[in-house]
Amino acid sequence: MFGQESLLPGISNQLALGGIVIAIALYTLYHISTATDIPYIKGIPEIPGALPVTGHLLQLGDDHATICESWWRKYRTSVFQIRLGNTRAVVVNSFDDAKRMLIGHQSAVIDRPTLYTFHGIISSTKGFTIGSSPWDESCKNKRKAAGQALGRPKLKDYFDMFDLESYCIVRDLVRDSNNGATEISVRPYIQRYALNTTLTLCYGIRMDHVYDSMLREILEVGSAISLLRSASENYQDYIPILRYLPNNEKNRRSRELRDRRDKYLNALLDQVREMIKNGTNKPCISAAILKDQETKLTGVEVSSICLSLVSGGFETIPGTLTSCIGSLSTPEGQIFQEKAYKDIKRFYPDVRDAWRNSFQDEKIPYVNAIIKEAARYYTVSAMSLPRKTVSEVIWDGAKIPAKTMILINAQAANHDVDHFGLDAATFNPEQWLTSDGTIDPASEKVSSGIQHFSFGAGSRACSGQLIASRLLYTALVRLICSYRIVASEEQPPNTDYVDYNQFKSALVAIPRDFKVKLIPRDGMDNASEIGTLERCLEEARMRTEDYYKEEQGVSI
Ligand code: HEM
Repeated sequence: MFGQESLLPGISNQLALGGIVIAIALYTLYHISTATDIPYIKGIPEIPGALPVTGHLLQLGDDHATICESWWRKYRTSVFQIRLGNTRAVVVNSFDDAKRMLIGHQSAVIDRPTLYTFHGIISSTKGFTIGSSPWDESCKNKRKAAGQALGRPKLKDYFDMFDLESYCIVRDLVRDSNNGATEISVRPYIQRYALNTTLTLCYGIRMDHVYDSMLREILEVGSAISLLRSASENYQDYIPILRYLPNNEKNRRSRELRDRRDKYLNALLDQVREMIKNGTNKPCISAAILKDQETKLTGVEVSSICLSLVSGGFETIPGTLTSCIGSLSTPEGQIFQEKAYKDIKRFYPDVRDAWRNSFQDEKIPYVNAIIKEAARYYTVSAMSLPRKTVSEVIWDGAKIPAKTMILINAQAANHDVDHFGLDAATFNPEQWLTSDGTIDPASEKVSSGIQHFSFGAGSRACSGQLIASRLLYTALVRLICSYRIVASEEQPPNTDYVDYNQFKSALVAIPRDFKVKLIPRDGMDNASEIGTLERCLEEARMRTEDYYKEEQGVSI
């Protein structure tokens, strides 16, 4: 008896101890699995339902912008915090809050977060693109150099290039569609347009064939890297333990893409060096920097600037312009096309003048309205590029600490009914126009400074927006003057502002494929105009001939 009595308290003590150890272990496990870089921010609501380890990642799925927009509406708070694995992020959804965060706190949100896969593996050799660089002296220099190359005073230096590249779109559409007899997918022509523009700008190099192998390699690698930057495709950035899994496929793929990208970037720079040696180089950013011994930029910074410009435009412009053409080809869109054509003729009764001026100014209001609306409606970079605070942000009394990730839901802000009205989910260029068909500078939507958030805003806004607008304008004027664009019946465009995008997890939208029928406008209204397109093309060919003859391709 004595033995048993003395044993029982011993067992229960052990059990109690065991219980305590398990409780501590569970608590520690829970604590570790829910810990974040930045602790919970008091005063900013957190979306319920976060899980240990993954946080909100699983709930967010592939389409972060749409899910965050639905949380804004469900929980009636435009600004909230979420957990991406071990990273705390503040998400901003409404138009007014996005403006307040990006403009009102622009010095505080000037930084960008660094991610394990993109920064640690993919960018380990050629440096960070401007859009992914944390804010430091090097980023400042790179942003300044890009700002100079892409600023308004520089635009006139690129007129020949705009002329040539937009001529090539129409030239090849005429050829490949048998002047409208065959339905055609326009995206490849616009991809070449965007890529050739930035390649010329950076390296003085272009490719004439839509399916050039180098061109397709740049597009393929760039798109694959864009996927690896997205949170939903890359959990290891937010759940560090995944990085140590054996046979890590993400790391292998990242290294492979990095090597493929290095190969073409080196080939491009080598070609520029060779052209400088032979005296055949064209004026371009890399030649200017390579020749200028005084420059403060390092070799990696030069590569990084060029990489930023090439990757800045090659998906955003095709995403916006292709989807815009999709909307214009629908029965409602055809009415917008006719009005745009009429407006073009109001300024340039002779279509040849419209072609000649299309790259020199942007004065046709209806075309400008279409461009604004395409950028707003199809927010190709739905969650913009992530920001990070460098100093504390006081937000309605709450303190968002330095080093917090800030995510701007540009798609939600661009479709905010409180700002754009109840038809925010409709493609309507006319919302930017007054009743007399001009863009009203005094209207709230235009005068508020920010018209939409597709180019971001504030201290790290898109450096390429001026050139992007000009590229969209030139191509649209020439296309609308040449053809009535009509959606294919077999393969029509998807014009839903969310569902048009086939890869919702990618950083930049890739529109679903569609085809259009191109109906030549030549002589449609006036028999005397028969042959106008041919004359416009011939003039453009002659104007760009010299530029064209000297064109330099490159192979890898
Ligand atoms: C329709 C076309 C384009 C769209 C929708 C677009 C969109 C964006 C967005 C959303 C950002 C992030 C802004 C922010 O954080 O506030 C950005 C940054 C940037 N974009 Fe664009 N972009 C376009 C075209 C271009 C082009 C053509 C270039 C270069 C030739 C370019 C170069 C850049 C650069 C260098 C940055 C980084 C700015 C920084 O971090 O300081 N973009 N762009």
